[in-house]
Amino acid sequence: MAEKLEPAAREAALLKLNGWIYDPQADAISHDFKFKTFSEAFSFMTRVALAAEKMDHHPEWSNVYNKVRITLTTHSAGGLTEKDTKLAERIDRLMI
Ligand SMILES: C[C@H](O)[C@H](O)[C@H]1CNC2=NC(N)=NC(=O)C2=N1
Repeated sequence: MAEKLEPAAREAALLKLNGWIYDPQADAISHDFKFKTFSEAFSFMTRVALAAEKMDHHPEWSNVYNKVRITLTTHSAGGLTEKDTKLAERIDRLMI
């Protein structure tokens, strides 16, 4: 089972990510994405869903028209783990 990241490991991982914000209360990272249209937002969500399923690690998220908010935390560990930072890296690459 994935272990919660220690502060030093978390900070190192956050440096490699693009625009993800750490929430200490939730021990989770979040990112607000904005697209031109609903179609672009939903297409992005589809790509994230397929990546998440492949990694067997799933986002908490919401969508309002052209905006997508993604929060990553590991439910089984009760906080942020390497699984979250790996999925965040994958999501960052989907944005390129
Ligand atoms: C059986 C399966 O591996 C687990 O239910 C996975 C699926 N996806 C998951 N996603 C997240 N974010 N946290 C989990 O603990 C988790 N557990």
